[in-house]
Amino acid sequence: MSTATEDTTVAEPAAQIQTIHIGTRQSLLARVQADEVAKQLRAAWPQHRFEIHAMSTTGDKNQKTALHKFNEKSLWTQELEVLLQSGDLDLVVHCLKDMPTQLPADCVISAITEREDPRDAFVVAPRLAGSVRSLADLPKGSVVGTSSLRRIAQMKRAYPDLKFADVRGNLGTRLAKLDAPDSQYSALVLAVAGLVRLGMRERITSYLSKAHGGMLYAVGQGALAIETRQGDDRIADIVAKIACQRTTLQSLAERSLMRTLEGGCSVPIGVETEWIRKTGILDSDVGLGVKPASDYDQASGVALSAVDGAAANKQTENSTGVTGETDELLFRGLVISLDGSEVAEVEARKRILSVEDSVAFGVEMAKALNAKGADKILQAINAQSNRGK
Ligand SMILES: NCc1[nH]cc(CCC(=O)O)c1CC(=O)O
Repeated sequence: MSTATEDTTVAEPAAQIQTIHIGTRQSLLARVQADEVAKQLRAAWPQHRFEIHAMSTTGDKNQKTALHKFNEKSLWTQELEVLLQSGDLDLVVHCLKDMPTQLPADCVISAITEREDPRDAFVVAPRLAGSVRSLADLPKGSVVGTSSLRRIAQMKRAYPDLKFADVRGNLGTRLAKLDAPDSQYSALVLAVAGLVRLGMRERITSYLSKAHGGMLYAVGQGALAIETRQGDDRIADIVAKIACQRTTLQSLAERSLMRTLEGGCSVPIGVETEWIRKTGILDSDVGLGVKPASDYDQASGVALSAVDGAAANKQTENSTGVTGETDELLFRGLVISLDGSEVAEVEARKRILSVEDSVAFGVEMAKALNAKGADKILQAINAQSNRGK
């Protein structure tokens, strides 16, 4: 090391080196996700220290009860939010999919990072790997493992001869249950994002979508959200650097639809959103993901707080048009009855240049769904689950 470098280090006042405390759940997937975010933050802010603190939450501790039986929408997030509010943590990394649409009063989503593939994956048991490539290939009566009402309802509609069974536990546990020689499951349906982040892409037999298997994904699936304290501008500025504007606009439109329908993660709402460039080519057709995080500007972060926090922020001016001026968002939405017999489906394309555009698009799509009977489907589901209490 040269003397000059050493001099620079010594000259830097200690007060400028900040330690930022990142909270996450304790599961392997959660820790990998927090590592990913910490890595991006360290690259963007080499002068700061980022420390990860992993803890288990109510959702982690209850592996036996099917997820939809919990009333708490904040199952995965609450304990971490308490530590955020007390100042023990500066930011918390979550799967956006697990975040309720209404956050505690003093917590906000300050950034959403670049989305992983949002689709669901079809993963077949090893004993069927040679013969079964898709849901349609499964013999009558085969059991598909998933605890998601959204996935079950869509599969019941498209594949009425299949059976479904709960499968809980972390990703490794679920795959071990599928792989057991005497397994009751022929296949599982899991989020692609989780498998990819854990280095298990090779377990994916095929990718599900509207076009393949008639499966729309969950709101926010595949995206990571960074939650911070409302009004903590220092941390908001730090995380704004790793936000991805295209993912943000896309997933806020999805969350706006869900918020308008008042459906939590336990109701069967499916979405599919894709950017269409001015040439008419879908991003996915050319393998182009999303805009680089550095293109995201602070105004969007501020507007984000207004959207996801309880108190509206004073600065809600539009973010700059980081998506191309003529880029359109293709948005598909679906609400389905638990048995798959009734469905409301909509599809639209719209120019989206700001958070306000995204939120308005989500509201519009929700209204279109209600016009097609989504409200009646959701009312019936709510009446049913209230009777069960
Ligand atoms: N409900 C659990 C959950 N929350 C987020 C993911 C996957 C990762 C993501 O969507 O970012 C999963 C697992 C799954 O659905 O298979």
